[in-house]
Amino acid sequence: MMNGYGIKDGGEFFPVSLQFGGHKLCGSGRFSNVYCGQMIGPIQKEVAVKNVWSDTETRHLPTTQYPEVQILSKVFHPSISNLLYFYSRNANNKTIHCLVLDYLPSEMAKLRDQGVKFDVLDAKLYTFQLFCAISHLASKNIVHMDIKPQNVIMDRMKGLLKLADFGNARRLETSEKTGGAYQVTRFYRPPELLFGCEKFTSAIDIWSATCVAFELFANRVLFRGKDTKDQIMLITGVLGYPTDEDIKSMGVKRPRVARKEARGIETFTSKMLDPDMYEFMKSTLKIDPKKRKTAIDVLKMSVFDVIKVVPRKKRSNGAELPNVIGYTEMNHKRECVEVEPAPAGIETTEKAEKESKSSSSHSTEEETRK
Ligand SMILES: Nc1ncnc2c1ncn2[C@@H]1O[C@H](COP(=O)(O)OP(=O)(O)OP(=O)(O)O)[C@@H](O)[C@H]1O
Repeated sequence: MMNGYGIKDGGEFFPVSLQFGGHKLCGSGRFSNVYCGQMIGPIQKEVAVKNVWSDTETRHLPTTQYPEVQILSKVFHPSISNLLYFYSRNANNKTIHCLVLDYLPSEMAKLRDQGVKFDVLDAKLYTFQLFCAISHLASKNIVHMDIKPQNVIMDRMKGLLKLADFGNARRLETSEKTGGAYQVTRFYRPPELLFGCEKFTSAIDIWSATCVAFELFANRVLFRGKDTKDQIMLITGVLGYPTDEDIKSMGVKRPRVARKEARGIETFTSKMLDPDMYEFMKSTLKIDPKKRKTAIDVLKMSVFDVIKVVPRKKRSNGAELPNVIGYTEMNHKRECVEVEPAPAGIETTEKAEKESKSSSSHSTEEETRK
């Protein structure tokens, strides 16, 4: 048993006792280890527990104030790896923030590395869910800022996808001038950030998600730049050198790269894709972020008609397509019912830390990895 917090539908936290069964390491990032296992109380569910050790900026923050917890407490959607509970513990005098998240068994990047290919129906199904997630984030004024195959988790049997890792996510109101050029992993970084724009908008996620969608359809990275300059060259080679209007709209200096004519996305992609897919990519891969279709409009495009037909189509594994139409609804209620608060006296995260320190069975691998 350990003391932590749950999240009410309005985003407020409430104290709760948490209980877990066995777990195993199922992924790791630069500052985290992610364990998957069974939660026993207050709900029974397979979950992922992301253990994050703080950087200098967040070292003094209690877990309730940790940015990823703050952002995730404001969202809840079936296509997002939702934060269900959280707690903290101490290791080597460092606070470890522990985020209990919705779990799915596969990561898109790992599947790609294993040579898994998706058929057109599945590629559309997963792309639809990815854009549902972005649409929900946009409705909450949140930008994910790091959409890439490593942050997309899947259940291939059920045909489900969830967007994970909100460690770089930002609220739009607080996103002024924070040095955007190196945000978002290079292959998925949109032109405005490559050109030095520091203002975040939801259009950043639209670009990155389109690059991920292309990988689902074509099974290769769309723009695999060797460095920032090469990334720009690849993009301008397809979409052309930015027009004066594009430059003004992005609020950036005129890029000092070779001027190229637009070659067009069809000639760039070696394999012919579904014609509707090109239609979709042409509407989202625009240099000017203001001209990119929004997620809510993308979801209405004909490319997704096939997953909306009734009776629902069968996937290649024989299973019926999951019913994802309701995912366009943005106000999903947290399943997490309020439960009896934990025994008296959980006033602070520090107390939860102390108690969980003695009872936690989690590996302390992260302490030695850094
Ligand atoms: N909810 C989840 N369900 C299953 N696996 C997950 C989940 N969340 C994360 N993972 C796995 O753990 C890995 C690391 O998680 P995550 O990307 O959140 O960590 P990070 O430290 O923020 O990473 P980064 O180094 O990119 O900043 C993911 O790539 C994924 O394989």
